[in-house]
Amino acid sequence: MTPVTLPRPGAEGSSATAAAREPDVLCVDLVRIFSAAGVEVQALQGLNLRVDPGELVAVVGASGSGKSTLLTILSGLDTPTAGSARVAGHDLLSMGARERVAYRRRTVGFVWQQTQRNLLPYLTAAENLALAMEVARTRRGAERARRTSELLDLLAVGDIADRRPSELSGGQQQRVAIAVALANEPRVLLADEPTGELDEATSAEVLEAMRSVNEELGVTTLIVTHDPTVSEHVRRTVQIRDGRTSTEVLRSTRTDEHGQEHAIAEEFAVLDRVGRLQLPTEFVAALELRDRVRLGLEPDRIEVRPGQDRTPSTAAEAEDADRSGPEPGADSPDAGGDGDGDSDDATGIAPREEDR
Ligand SMILES: Nc1ncnc2c1ncn2[C@@H]1O[C@H](COP(=O)(O)OP(=O)(O)OP(=O)(O)O)[C@@H](O)[C@H]1O
Repeated sequence: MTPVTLPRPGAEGSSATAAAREPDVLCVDLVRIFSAAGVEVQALQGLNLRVDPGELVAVVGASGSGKSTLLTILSGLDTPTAGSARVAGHDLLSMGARERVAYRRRTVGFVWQQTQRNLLPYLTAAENLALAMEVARTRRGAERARRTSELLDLLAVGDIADRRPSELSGGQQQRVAIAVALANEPRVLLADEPTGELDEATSAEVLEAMRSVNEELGVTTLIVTHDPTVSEHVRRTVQIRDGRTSTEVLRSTRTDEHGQEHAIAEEFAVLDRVGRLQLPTEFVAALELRDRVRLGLEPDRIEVRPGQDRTPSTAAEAEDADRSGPEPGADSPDAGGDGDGDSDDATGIAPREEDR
């Protein structure tokens, strides 16, 4: 295999290095509302997402959660209704037509689920790459041929450079598609369901190929997918629910006292800039949380308790509750506090005794 000497994005000089410190993708309170036949659909409802230069991030979520809407916006094909979205220094809301064309040609690369959207059927793998470089006006002559073979080798498809897409397996087609997406030397690689039409084993190979491209070239990569196995291949998986980022899974490896490496996956809820977070559905269901919850501030955590059973709805019920006193083991309104009777409720959401 040819040694890989491809340049890493953002490695060109001091100003580029300074720019590289900014996130490559930054979405703040991103909203996208579609109107169809008089009905409004809020596909994105204040989504926040930050992806740093060189990161590989998977975005997962149920059907209809807003994944494709997000990717379509990041790829410059659609504009958000409100909020802000910046990719590699480009403001996607205010970008004019000319900047948008340049952005799509040179700043971002795309891999879509369907081969016909990634590759021209009548061109060979190598010709598809050459065409992408022609369109982006990057590299010429021998330089172009050298980059073509380096990229195809990097994706382990160097030996099928002269084949057309119909002569390739699904996995090979997606590897060539990744090479084509990288041909314009993008800062950010965006992939929408790149393994959607592949079997499990081939999906794993393609995801590993994306991981190695990310490591070798340092290209910031965002993969949107249904594939539940994706989190095994990336360090960070962001879950979207109802048009917002809700949880993240971070994977890391730890070495035990016997020198053995263990993969560790930890799930976190995402806290936005103004302190909002989404509770996991199963937690909400387990405690039958609805409408209102009680929050309590402990020295090292915040408690969320059901609100509905403890709020008497009538004066008579309130009197009953007062007479019977607190349930055995139930927390007082000062739960978790210092016992001085002052509310430790920094949120102001849990009512104090005298407010009842
Ligand atoms: N052009 C459109 N016009 C009207 N509604 C739309 C449009 N595009 C998306 N939506 C709606 O926005 C919501 C989010 O759709 P989106 O395609 O982003 O979800 P998704 O998570 O990618 O789903 P899937 O995994 O099924 O592709 C859905 O309710 C969808 O019906």
